[in-house]
Amino acid sequence: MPADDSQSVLEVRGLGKRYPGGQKDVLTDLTLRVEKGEIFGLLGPNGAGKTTTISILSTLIKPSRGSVRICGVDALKHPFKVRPLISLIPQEIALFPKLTGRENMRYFGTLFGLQKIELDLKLPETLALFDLNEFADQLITKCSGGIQRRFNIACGILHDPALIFLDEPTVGMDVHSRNALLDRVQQLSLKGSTLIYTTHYMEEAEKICSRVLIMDKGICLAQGATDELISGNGKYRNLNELFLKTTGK
Ligand SMILES: Nc1ncnc2c1ncn2[C@@H]1O[C@H](COP(=O)(O)OP(=O)(O)OP(=O)(O)O)[C@@H](O)[C@H]1O
Repeated sequence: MPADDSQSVLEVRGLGKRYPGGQKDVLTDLTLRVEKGEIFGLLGPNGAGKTTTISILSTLIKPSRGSVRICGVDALKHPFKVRPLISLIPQEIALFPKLTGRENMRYFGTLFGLQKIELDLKLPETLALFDLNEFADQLITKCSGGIQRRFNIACGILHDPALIFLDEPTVGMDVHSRNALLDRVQQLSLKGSTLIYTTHYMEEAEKICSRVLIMDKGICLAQGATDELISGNGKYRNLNELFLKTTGK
């Protein structure tokens, strides 16, 4: 189901979370909205609550308070309606080692419910978008780490999800592979995909995120258009400086 252009792709209000048995909230009153085609950066130091937030937004765990709507659908009441609309792409490579890149893509596409005729269309398109044609028929374990990361994302977007969660997709990658992957992510958004992007690398977020939310200890410390947050009060030279001053880390 494509996103309705008149509504936000993601609308979160007053999100709070305390894990069972926990002494305190790990998320407090998180409110945000993401529009179609945005790359929205979710930034914070270790333990800030990014993974908890993504796990709630992707319906893996329930919040203690608040609401989440994805393409207008209440994600807490109707997680099974929301799941076909989203894709959660984990940091770890989640591919089958005994299959080639193309076979992995076919397998995941089928899991997402694509028919053969749709797969025959989407597969070459996605291989081209991620510049993966020359690697498509190699065993995935024979591909470099950077290429595996690209296949990892390619497998998760074959069903045209309205909202894509990318959890630190460039960890451990060299500069060349990282830039290649960032270019592909930007192209995805130019084609109309909406992305929530978590990273520890501020220069990455500054390069590709139209808006960011900086959080720590489960609390939103700053949120807004990336360039406005940096230059707004003339204090910061870049996102890294803003992040360090805001979080103190
Ligand atoms: N299953 C859990 N049970 C109890 N507490 C948890 C659980 N998962 C996370 N936490 C706690 O919630 C807080 C936020 O953790 P979370 O993993 O969401 O942060 P993060 O920003 O993703 O950190 P990192 O960048 O290190 O992955 C931390 O204090 C963590 O210890």
